Amino acid sequence: MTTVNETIEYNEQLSQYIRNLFVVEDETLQQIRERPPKEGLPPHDINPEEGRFLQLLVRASNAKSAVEFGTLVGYSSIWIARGLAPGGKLFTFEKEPMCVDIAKENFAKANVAHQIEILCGDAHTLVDSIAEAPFDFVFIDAEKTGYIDYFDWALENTRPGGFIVAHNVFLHRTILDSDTTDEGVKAMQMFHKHVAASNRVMSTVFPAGDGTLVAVTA
Ligand SMILES: C[S@@+](CC[C@H](N)C(=O)[O-])C[C@H]1O[C@@H](n2cnc3c(N)ncnc32)[C@H](O)[C@@H]1O
Repeated sequence: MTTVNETIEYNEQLSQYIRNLFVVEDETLQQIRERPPKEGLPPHDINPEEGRFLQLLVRASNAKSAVEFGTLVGYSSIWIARGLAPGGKLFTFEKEPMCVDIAKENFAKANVAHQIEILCGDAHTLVDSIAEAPFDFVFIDAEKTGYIDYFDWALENTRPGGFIVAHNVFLHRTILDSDTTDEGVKAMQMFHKHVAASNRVMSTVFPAGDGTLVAVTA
C-alpha cells in the first residue's frame, strides 16, 4: 500500500505519460533527437520533457537573451529559442566543428536560425567575446569538469531574477557514489555543493530525466 509521502520512481512510463500530454515535440525536433547513429555523434541531447521544461523556464523568466554551453546538434537550443520573448536571441557554444555544421542546418529546419548565434571553439575562452550581458537565462550542458566555471561566469553575467540551469546533474545516478574516483562525477558533486552554498541564488534540482539544476539569481 502506498503512503502519501512515498516517492514514486520516475520511469519510462511516467516519462511517456508527460510527453503525450504536455510535450509539443514537432517532427523537426523528433528527427533531430532520433538522428541516425551513422553521423557518429553521441545521443547526448536532453530528453523531450526536459526540453519542454527548459522552454517553460525560459518563458517564465521572460528571457530575451540566453546563453548555452554545449550545443551538440542543437536539440536543446531549439527548445530554448522557442521559449524566448519576441526578438530574443540565444548564443550557443560548441567546440566540435562537425556538430556546429549540423546544428546550423537544424536551426534552419526548425525556423530558429535568426534567433541563434552559434560560436565554434572552447566556450571558456570564447565566452568573453559576447558583449550583450547581462543575460536572462544561461543553460550549462558542456563538459562536467567545467560546470563550476560556467556557473561562476553566469553569476556575474545574469541579471537579478534571471535563471541559471544545468543539465545531467545526476550523471545517471553516479552522483550518489561518495567513493567515486571518476573526475567527472567528483566535479559534479563539487558543483552541487558550490551552488547549494551560494547565497547569490535560490536553487534546487528538478529530478526528472537526468536531473536539472535550477538557480534563480538574487
Ligand atoms: C551533452 S552535449 C550537449 C547536448 C545539447 N545541449 C542538447 O541537449 O541538445 C555536450 C556538448 O558540449 C560540447 N563541449 C564540451 N566541452 C566544451 C567546451 N569546452 N566548449 C564548447 N563546447 C564543449 C561537446 O562537444 C558536446 O557536443
